[in-house]
Amino acid sequence: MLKPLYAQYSPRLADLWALGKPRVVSLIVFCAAVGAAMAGPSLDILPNVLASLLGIALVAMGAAAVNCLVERNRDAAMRRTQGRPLVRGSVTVTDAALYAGLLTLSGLWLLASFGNLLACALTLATFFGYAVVYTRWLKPATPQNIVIGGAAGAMPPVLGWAAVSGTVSPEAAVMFLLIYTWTPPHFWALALYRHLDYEKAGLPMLPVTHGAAFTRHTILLYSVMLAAVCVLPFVIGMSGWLYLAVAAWFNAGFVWRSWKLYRSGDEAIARDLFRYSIKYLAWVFGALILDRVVFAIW
Ligand code: HEM
Ligand SMILES: CC(C)=CCC/C(C)=C/CC/C(C)=C/COP(=O)(O)OP(=O)(O)O
Repeated sequence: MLKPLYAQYSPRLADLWALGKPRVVSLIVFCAAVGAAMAGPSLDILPNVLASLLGIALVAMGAAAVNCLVERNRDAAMRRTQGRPLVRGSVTVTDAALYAGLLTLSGLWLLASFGNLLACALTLATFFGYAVVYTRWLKPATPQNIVIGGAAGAMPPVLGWAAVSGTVSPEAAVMFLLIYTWTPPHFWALALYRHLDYEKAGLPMLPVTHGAAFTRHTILLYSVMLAAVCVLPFVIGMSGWLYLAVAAWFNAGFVWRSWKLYRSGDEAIARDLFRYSIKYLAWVFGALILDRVVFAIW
C-alpha cells in the first residue's frame, strides 16, 4: 500500500531552521538591537522594541530561505553549500516557498503592528534588496555584487533605529556605513579560500575574475577604509572614549591580518581573517552599547 505523500516526506524542524541561516541572522539581529538601543528607547516601549526585533529576525530568515530556494542549483555545485536542505531534498521547493512566505509575512506584520510603517517598509525593501536584487541579479552578474548588494546587509541597525524612533538619522547612517565597509573584506576573505567552489558554480566573485593578488590588495584597502569609518561614531559625538578604544583595538587586528594576507596569500590567513571579521563586527557593535551604558552609569 502506498503511504500518503506527507507520511513519506516530512520536513524536519532542524532543516527548516537551517534554511533561515540562523547563525548569520543572529549577528544581523544583534546589530539591529544595537541600532534600536542607540536610538534611546524608554522602558515602556520595550515590548514593542522586542516585537520589532523579532519581526526583523523573521524577515531576515525569510530572505535567507528565498536565497536558498533561488540558489539551490548553484548550491549543489559548491562543497560549502552541498549539505543545504534543498540540495539534499530534505525540504521540497513548495515547502521552502511556503515557509519563506510565512516567516516574511509574519515578520512584516509584527513590524507594522508593534513598530511603525517606516521600519516595516525599510525591512521589506531590505528583503527585496537581498533576496531578489542581490541573489537573483547581482550575484551572477558582476564581481561588484557584494559591494552593491552589501547595502541590504548593512540595513539592520537602521531598521532597529527606525523601529524605535520612526525616523532615520546621521547616527543610523554611520552604523550603516560601518557594516557596508566591513562586508566586502568579510566576504572576499572567504571567497579567497573558496574560489574553486565559486568557479565551479560559475559565479563571478573577485578572486575568480581578478585573481587572488588583486583581491588581497582590495581587502587591504577596504580594511584601511573601515578603520577610518570606525572613528565616525566618536567624531559625531555618538560614542565616547570607551568605544574608540575597543574599535581601535579591533581595527588594528583587522588591518594587521589584511596586511599579512596581502603579503603572504596563505589560505590559512584568509580563513583567519574571515573568522576574525565576524568577531570584529560583534565587538565593534557591542562597544557602541557598552560605551553608552558605562557613560550613563558614570
Ligand atoms: C551581502 C552581504 C554578505 C555576504 C555576501 C556574506 C557572505 C557570507 C558567506 C558566504 C558566509 C559563509 C556562510 C557559510 O559558511 O554557510 C558568511 C558567514 C557569515 N556571515 Fe556573512 N555575508 C554578508 C553579510 C553579512 C552580514 C550583514 C552579517 C551580520 C551582520 C554577516 C554575518 C555572518 C556570520 C555571523 C557568518 C558565520 C556563519 C556561520 O558560522 O555559519 N554577514 N557570510
Ligand atoms: C532584515 C533583512 C531582511 C535582512 C536581509 C539581509 C540578509 C539576510 C543578509 C544576509 C547576508 C548573507 C547571508 C549573505 C550570504 O551571502 P550569500 O547569500 O551569497 O551566501 P551563500 O553562498 O552562503 O548563499
